[in-house]
Amino acid sequence: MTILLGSIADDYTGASDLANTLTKNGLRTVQTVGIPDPSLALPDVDAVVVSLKIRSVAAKDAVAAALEAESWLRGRGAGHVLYKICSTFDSTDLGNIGPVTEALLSVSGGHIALVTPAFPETGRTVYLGHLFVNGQPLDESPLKDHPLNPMRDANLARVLTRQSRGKVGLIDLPTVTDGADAVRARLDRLRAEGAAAAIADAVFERDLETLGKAALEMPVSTGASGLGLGLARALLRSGRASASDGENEAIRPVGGLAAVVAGSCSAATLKQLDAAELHMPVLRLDTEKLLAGSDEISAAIAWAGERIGEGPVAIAASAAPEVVSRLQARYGREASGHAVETATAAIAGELVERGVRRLVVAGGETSGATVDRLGIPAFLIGPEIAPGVPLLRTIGTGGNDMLLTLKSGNFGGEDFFATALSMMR
Ligand SMILES: Nc1ncnc2c1ncn2[C@@H]1O[C@H](COP(=O)(O)OP(=O)(O)O)[C@@H](O)[C@H]1O
Ligand SMILES: O=C(O)[C@@H](O)C(=O)COP(=O)(O)O
Repeated sequence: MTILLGSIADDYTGASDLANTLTKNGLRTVQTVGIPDPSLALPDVDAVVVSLKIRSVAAKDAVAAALEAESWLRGRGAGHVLYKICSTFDSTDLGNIGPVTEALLSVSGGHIALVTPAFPETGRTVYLGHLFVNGQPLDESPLKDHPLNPMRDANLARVLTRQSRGKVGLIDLPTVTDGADAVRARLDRLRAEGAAAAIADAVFERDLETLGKAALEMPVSTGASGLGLGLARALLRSGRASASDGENEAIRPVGGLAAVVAGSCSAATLKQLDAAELHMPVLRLDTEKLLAGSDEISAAIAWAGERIGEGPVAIAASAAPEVVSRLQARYGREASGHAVETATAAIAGELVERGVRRLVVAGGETSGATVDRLGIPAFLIGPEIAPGVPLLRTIGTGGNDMLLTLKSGNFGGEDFFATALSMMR
């Protein structure tokens, strides 16, 4: 298999979001979970998105894992590697967007990386280096209260500088509007001035097409699905890939029971859970008890066992910012996040043992913990359920295929869970 575009995603929902965008834009794409075992038969594809769970780990671990994935992707022909980050730039001052981007540059002979989280289809735009989420500056959006990486600064050049060794420049909207040659010239100038990364403005898809064209000529770039769109369209226009309609093996029914497991505390997920209560049983976990070591997991499985024969059920750790803060004050931010992820993944694992074959998971870290627990090696990309969220079918699960949906916390409309479950048969 020779691939044209490689991507390393810093979480699993982000990987499926990017794989969805690449598929929609004509590239045959597969999503792997980590570096696949050589025995795993992957389909013939144009793009591979390697899902890693490195958004919230120590920077040195994130760098080591990303470099291993980079080497695997280059070994299969990838001429360009996109480091897929969150469209809301989820990270802390300790990393990992800066350290991973710089490490990928240093092994690939690149000198400067174009960086943009813009993804207009989901309301993420960048202007003068500032990120807006559905029209609100990042630091005024619900992301200011993210449990693991509260985003309190909308100025991305500043955010990235705090986590980088090199300087960070700006490719402003007027330059992007002038086209790919102007972007290249700006990148050259910034590089000559000693910058290792440049935040690129983008408000419309046409801006991302320009950025994709410029980025494709460099070995590495960093961005969200919007940049993936630009790279995919640039590959097709260059004639290096030919459009595939992505006809889909992924949607074949699998039957079995269906469930939702949620660990995202994002505003969109909280609304979706409220809406789900109108049409399916929803269990809200008591996370204080969960962390205090009481038998909340067995109780949740027993609760599900009494209902799931009648139709899908949902189990959620998700809670409002004040509840999350209380738990964090007691156990620490990372420890409580990790403990809740482990518990939600254990619940998902038990549900699958009891016959669930169609599973919706809400939350990036939550999805990572769950997919790892289930030992799924890779996914085929099915139809889009909502912008940024495709239906996924497992590969390499020994004929015991499952349908999954890994929903980024902030994606999807209020009726997302009902819509997803109706598409998963
Ligand atoms: N009630 C809670 N209290 C504290 N942390 C929680 C709670 N519920 C979920 N979490 C944690 O919050 C984090 C949410 O992150 P994630 O799953 O990536 O969601 P998102 O996609 O919204 O970013 C996870 O680490 C999860 O375990
Ligand atoms: O780019 C995005 O917004 C998503 O693909 C993504 O990475 C979201 O991460 P989570 O909200 O942690 O799921």
